[in-house]
Amino acid sequence: MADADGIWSQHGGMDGLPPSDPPEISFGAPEVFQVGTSDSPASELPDSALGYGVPYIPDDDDDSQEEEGPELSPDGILDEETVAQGLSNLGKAAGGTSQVFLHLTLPGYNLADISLLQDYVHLQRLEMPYNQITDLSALSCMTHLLYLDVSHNELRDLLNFDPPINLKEVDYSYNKLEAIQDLSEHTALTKLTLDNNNITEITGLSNCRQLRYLSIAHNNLQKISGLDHLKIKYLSLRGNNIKRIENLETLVYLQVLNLSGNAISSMAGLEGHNYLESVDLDDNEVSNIAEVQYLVDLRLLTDLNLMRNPIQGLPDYRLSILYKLQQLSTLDRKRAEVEEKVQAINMFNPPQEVIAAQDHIRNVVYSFLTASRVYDSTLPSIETPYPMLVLTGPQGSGKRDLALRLVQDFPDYFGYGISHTTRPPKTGEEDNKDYHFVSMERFENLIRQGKFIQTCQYAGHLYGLTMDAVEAVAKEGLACVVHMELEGVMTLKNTYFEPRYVLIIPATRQYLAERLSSREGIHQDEVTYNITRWNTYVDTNQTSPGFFDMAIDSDDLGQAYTNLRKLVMDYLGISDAASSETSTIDGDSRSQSAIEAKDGTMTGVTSTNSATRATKWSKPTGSISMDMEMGGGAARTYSGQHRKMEPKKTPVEEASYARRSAAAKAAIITGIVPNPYQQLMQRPPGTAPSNTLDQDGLGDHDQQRPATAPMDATTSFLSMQANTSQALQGSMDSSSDESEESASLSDLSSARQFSAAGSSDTSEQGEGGYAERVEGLDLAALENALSDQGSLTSPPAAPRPGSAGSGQMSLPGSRPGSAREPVTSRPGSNLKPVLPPIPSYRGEKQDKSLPDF
Ligand SMILES: Nc1ncnc2c1ncn2[C@@H]1O[C@H](COP(=O)(O)OP(=O)(O)OP(=O)(O)O)[C@@H](O)[C@H]1O
Repeated sequence: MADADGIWSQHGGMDGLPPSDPPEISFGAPEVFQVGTSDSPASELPDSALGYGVPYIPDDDDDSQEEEGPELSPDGILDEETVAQGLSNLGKAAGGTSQVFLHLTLPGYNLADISLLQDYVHLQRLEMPYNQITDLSALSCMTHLLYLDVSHNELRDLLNFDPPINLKEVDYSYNKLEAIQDLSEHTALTKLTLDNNNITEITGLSNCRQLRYLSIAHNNLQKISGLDHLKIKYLSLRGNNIKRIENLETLVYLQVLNLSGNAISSMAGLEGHNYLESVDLDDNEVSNIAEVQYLVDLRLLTDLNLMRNPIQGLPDYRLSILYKLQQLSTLDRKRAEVEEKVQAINMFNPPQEVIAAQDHIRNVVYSFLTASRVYDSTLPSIETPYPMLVLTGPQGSGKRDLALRLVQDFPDYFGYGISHTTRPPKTGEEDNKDYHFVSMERFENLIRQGKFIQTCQYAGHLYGLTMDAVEAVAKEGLACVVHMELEGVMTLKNTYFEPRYVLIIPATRQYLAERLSSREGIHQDEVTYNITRWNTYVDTNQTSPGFFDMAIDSDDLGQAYTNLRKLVMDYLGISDAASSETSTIDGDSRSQSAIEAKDGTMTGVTSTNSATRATKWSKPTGSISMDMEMGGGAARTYSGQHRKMEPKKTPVEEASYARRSAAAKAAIITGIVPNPYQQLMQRPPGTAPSNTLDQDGLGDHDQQRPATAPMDATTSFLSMQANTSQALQGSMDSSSDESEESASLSDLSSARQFSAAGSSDTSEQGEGGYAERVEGLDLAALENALSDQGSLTSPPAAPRPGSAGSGQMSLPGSRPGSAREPVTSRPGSNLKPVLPPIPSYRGEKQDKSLPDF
């Protein structure tokens, strides 16, 4: 079969057998030599014996060799029989005229002398791991050798034989190398494994231009060097004593880098390796999360291992890394899940929507933890109990001025919603008028007491709108006008409030910059910051059509107010000479055009909102019923105002109204509609003090108001369905922080209290109950009085959810656009308003502070 050169006669004969003592080779069975069969001796070796790192350790229990025959090469000198066992892969010789064995595998024979191999010139693959070889000069004849594995031997020199010109892969791991000899002549070398030697410096590789894989793991390297301009893709230097990642700048093709088990503390040096896919720094000394900066721009990096580094002990380590390196699919050998990345983003740079949702959740949860309270102004509708107009825009856009001006102009319609803030008052600002100026501690207390419906941080200060601030306006039958930043709007959009949002924004950044710069004491950084905010508003308007109900150009505040006023009047259905000419959206359209004209980037404002304007703001003029005119939503929003426009009620009527209100609340809350008699037998509710604002505008805590709902219905809701509507939030007012805080901690006890009260007969409710059994009213007298007043178009039968309203108030469940009795005139045209006077300070304040438009 094979001759001394490993040549297989083309005639299939046995001529040319090795000269000395040719063994009776049993591998002569024809099928053994079929090229490509898996029956070759090599295929019976474990994979580890074929190289790639994992050492082949002969199994002591494996005595198959002994069973198969006499010991091969017993004295460490390679003999023909051993060679014959290891030959495989019959193929054409390089000359193409003869068949030769291309592979020889001789693992674990304790070979020390392999000089016999000098005649096997055709071998292309030679594997001799786990021997005692010290000299490879016999391989000089193997000019066709492509693959050489001499791992686990006693070699001290690397490739110290005449180089086979095509040698591609070499494994010298687990030898005794102390240096890398010059491999300049091995120009075809693509893979070199030198693990577990005693190499102290990387040398001799500079001409290995084809080298793609280099592993010098577990040596004595102190630094990375000698690799310049190599086109290495895989580099492993693990288990050395390297302290810095250096001299890798020119390895631009690097894809996999294993530097585990070194003493590296910084990842500097990895930047710029744009092809890097995997970095293993396991068991190093990286301790600073900022080191990740060197990897941020490596867009192909999907696998990072920082296990056993001090950095792993940092709080939120994993999320920090995943936040900064969102391209990773594996971190520390653990798959980086999408959920983790989302969590990381929400933790370190939450989108506005997430901040708003978190703010909303916090406010709601804290409000649940306080004893519940029913607000009078929840009456009109459970869906939109508080009519509200929100002016939003970047700081300096003029929204506060416009809000104040609106309140001054429409005192019968609008009240100013006073926010809380932790920022100190500016010159001319007054506490409880411009803001409720509170300390950080107080603000946080209010948060914990569930007072806020919305909070946000802006320019280092906290701002927030309390339920009481809205309530203070709403209980006067007015719509609340507030101004706030975009973050506040985001939170409000999560609540059950359905305000109208008007974006007040200068058409150009320059205008905003000039306006802010002209303010006293403003820092340039603030101006710059607000310019970026301008972009945020514009982007929001462009990317979220309908997010704002309207946008008004505030380059010219006077014109802006004119437009806003027209808009509001049109919306409210109020006509006057000034408004008639711009009955719908024309005025605003002009301002939008101005925005477009001044800055091309603002086109989104116009296009986005034009549709919104048409659907939400345009109201037909004429004698259309209120419901129809307001398109449902408007009716809901301004139902409080609508209610206030009714004629003055008699005391009897007030009593009836209050009872029906209570019943309506109960019906909204519980879905149970008490029968008319039961309703009429309830005691009329006490009247809330007209102004219950305390220092913080949170109501007069000393004056507890009885709830207006009958206890038997309301309390069951409070204990059971507190989460159905934040409209029913809040505590029975407490008189101090302490009592408010203790109330917030006593949700369970208060729930029990409500529950207990609710389960008992109302007549037995004493202290702590919110309704007492009182003498009933004269039903007949009441009905007469009501019909005389004509304030009700139908008898005060039991208010049923969804039933048609009277026009005086919305019955629970009656939805906008449902079959209500139409009101045939505009509010205010034939009715006598009974609005409380606008607090004097507003007028004074505005007179003083409003700019001369
Ligand atoms: N409750 C709130 N939620 C969110 N933002 C608020 C709230 N109250 C006020 N803001 C906004 O915070 C920003 C800073 O308010 P501040 O009163 O400190 O500045 P300003 O210069 O008076 O603002 P502007 O000139 O726009 O009225 C303003 O844009 C304001 O509208």
